Parts: sequence; C-alpha cells; structure tokens
Amino acid sequence: MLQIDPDLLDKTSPSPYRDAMLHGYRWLRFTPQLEQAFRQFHVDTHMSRLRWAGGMAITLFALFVLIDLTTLPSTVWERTVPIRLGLIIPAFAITLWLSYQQRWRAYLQWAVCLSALLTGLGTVGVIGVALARDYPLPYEGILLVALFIYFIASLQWWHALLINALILASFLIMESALQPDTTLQLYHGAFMLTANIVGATGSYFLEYSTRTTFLVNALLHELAEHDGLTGLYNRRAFNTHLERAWRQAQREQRSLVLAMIDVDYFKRYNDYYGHAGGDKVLQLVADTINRHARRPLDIAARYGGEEFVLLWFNPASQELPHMGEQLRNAIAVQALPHMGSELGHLTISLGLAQRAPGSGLTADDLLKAADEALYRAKQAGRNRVVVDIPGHTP
Ligand SMILES: Nc1nc2c(ncn2[C@@H]2O[C@H](COP(=O)(O)OP(=O)(O)OP(=O)(O)O)[C@@H](O)[C@H]2O)c(=O)[nH]1
Repeated sequence: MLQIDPDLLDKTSPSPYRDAMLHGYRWLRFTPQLEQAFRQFHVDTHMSRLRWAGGMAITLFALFVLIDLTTLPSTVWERTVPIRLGLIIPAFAITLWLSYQQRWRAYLQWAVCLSALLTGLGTVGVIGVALARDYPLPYEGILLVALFIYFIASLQWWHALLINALILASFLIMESALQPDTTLQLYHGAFMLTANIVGATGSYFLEYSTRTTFLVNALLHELAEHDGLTGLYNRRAFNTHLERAWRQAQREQRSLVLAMIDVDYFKRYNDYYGHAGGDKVLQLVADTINRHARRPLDIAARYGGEEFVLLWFNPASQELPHMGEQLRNAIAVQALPHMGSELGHLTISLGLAQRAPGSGLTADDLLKAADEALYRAKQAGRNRVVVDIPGHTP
C-alpha cells in the first residue's frame, strides 16, 4: 500500500476525496459520485496500456491462427481458426477502434469486458474442440488469458474477477465433460485456481494504488488551488477561472462583475490584536465574501495579504448597484471591535467594476478597473463601495 503523508490530509479542507482517503476503500469502491470520476480517471490513465493490450491480443491470436494452420489436423483447425479469427480478433479490433472514438468512451470498459470474456470462453472452446477430437492442446493458454485479463486488459478489479470466475467455471465444466483423465482434470483445475488467486491478489493491489493515486492527485490539485489560511481559491486559480469566465461571457454575450475588496487598516489590526487575531479576521472576512458567490460560475478568492476578489457572472442589472453595498454591510453589521480604526469596528472597502467582453477589452481591463475603484474607495475614506459600471452614475 502507498504511504500517504498525513500532512496532506491535515492541510486539505473537507471534500469527498478527503473523506474517501480517511474512510478507506479496501472493497475498491468509492461513493457513487466519486466512483464515476474514478472510472473516467481509470480509463484515461490506462488508455495506452489498453491499446497495447488490444494490439498485442490481435497479433498473438493471428500468430496462433498460423500455428493452428501449420500444426493441427484440418479436423481441428477447421473449428479453432473460426473461433480465433471470427470471434476473438474482431472483438479486440472493435475495442481498439472504440478507444479512438471520443463519443464511445463511456462504453469502452464494457467493450473490454466483452472482449476479455470472449477471449476466455473462446480459448476454452478451442481447447474443448481439440480435446473432443482427441487432440489435446496445451491448456496453459487459458492460464495466460487469465493473467492477461488481470494485468494487461486494463479492467477494474471487480470486472476482471467476475470475468475470470466465468471463464474458470466454463473451463471446469468443459474439462469434466471432455477430459477423460481425472488426474489431469484435477491438475488443470488446481493450476487455473492458483493462477486466479495470484492474478486477483496482484491486480487488487494494483487497483488499490491507482485509487490512491486518484485521491492524492485530487487533494494535491486542491492544495495547489486554495489558500491555506482561508480555504478560498488562491490568486492563480482565480486568474485561470477569470480567463475562462471571460471567454464564456464572450461566447454568450454576458457581462462580468468583479469586486476587489480590502480590509481597512488591517496593519493596525495586526499591531493591536496580534498576527493570530489578524488571521482569524481574515478567515471571517473570507467566509462572508464566499457566501456572496452563490452561482456556479461565481468565485471568491484571496488575491493577496488582506485583499480579496469576488467575481459574479452576469448578475441581474437591478441587483448590480446593491451587490457591493450588501457585502460591505455584511462585514460592518458584525461590528467586530477594531481599536486601530476610527470607526472602532472592522470594515472593508470595495471597488466594483462591470465589463462585457468585446471591443478589444480583456479580463485584465476588468481587474484594473476594479483595482482603481478600490483605490478611490480607500482615498474617499474607506468603509465604502466605489462602482465603475458603464452608464451608471453613483
Ligand atoms: N495576520 C495576517 N496578516 C497579514 C497576512 N497577510 C498580510 N498581512 C498583513 O496585512 C497588512 C496589510 O497592510 P497594508 O497594506 O498597509 O494595508 P492596511 O493596513 O489595511 O491599510 P489600508 O488598506 O490602507 O486600509 C500588513 O501588515 C501585512 O503584514 C496574513 O496572512 N495574516
């Protein structure tokens, strides 16, 4: 099992990924929502292995066709070649083709399952057909198929286990019907079972590691995007989101509103109440700001020390003039003592700008406009909102 740095769990905020890490997943199952995301991750990370598996299976079975044709009597190859050529090779060819079709991606795992099952049953059929004609083929082929399914076919563990159980059952039935030598029957059955135990154990641990990698990736991603103190998005994540939202607003001909927010006299707050007290206030301000990012495309972030940003995607025009004021008020009404401020309690200043993409404007222009509005709010005495909305007079 992979050892996870406990710091990673301490530093990340609650999320389904963190919960899964804490609760464990020894049955190789997450919650349905996470399981779906994991399936996608599994397909994506194993895509090249899956294509190699498909190519390898087609090449090997084509080779077996040649071996059948050159070494087996016609009464046998007349039956084995159609199984290999008409069933197994086409199944893998279709799976390989599907792996290049984006729109069929959701069905890829099922296609691999079906190919694996057909390969196993087909191989049992080949051995049975030859046995029925008194021409015993080496049974080791079916062992290889079992290991191929566990390790190379890129199937999830439960799927590989189920398919191999079906193949094992069909092999045992075929042997009991066609294998005259009971000692060999026992010997083959024992080896098949052993191969399955080895394969299932090995692939269990492999999938366990893949699941751990999936969770660690998500947690690291969260750490890289969030500010450690407040839990809000950090500046880099915000800039990425802003660019994306700007493009979306351009496509949909919508506007964006950006509020640049700064805690008033925060240096004095730190001096008076200590750095730890300052940290607590930043968390409180962050929570309040975050509550004002209500829609899916809205985002609140910590932009720098005591500076925050809040982006609203296309707010209704009648709400717009009051949005900044509501936020300013939400902090002011909490009346947190701030002895370093002339008002005696904690306040924030806001610069609020609205822009619609077009006529050469960029997301940077929106940021600059909000920043200038904030500067004016500070100059005008703090604890106020200055808006820069085209066509709006304060
Ligand atoms: N406690 C704490 N303080 C921080 C953090 N990041 C930045 N600061 C402090 O925030 C203060 C910002 O001070 P200034 O930029 O002078 O702003 P201000 O005192 O709020 O003045 P105005 O913005 O003009 O009202 C500095 O003293 C920084 O040390 C942090 O994470 N925690």
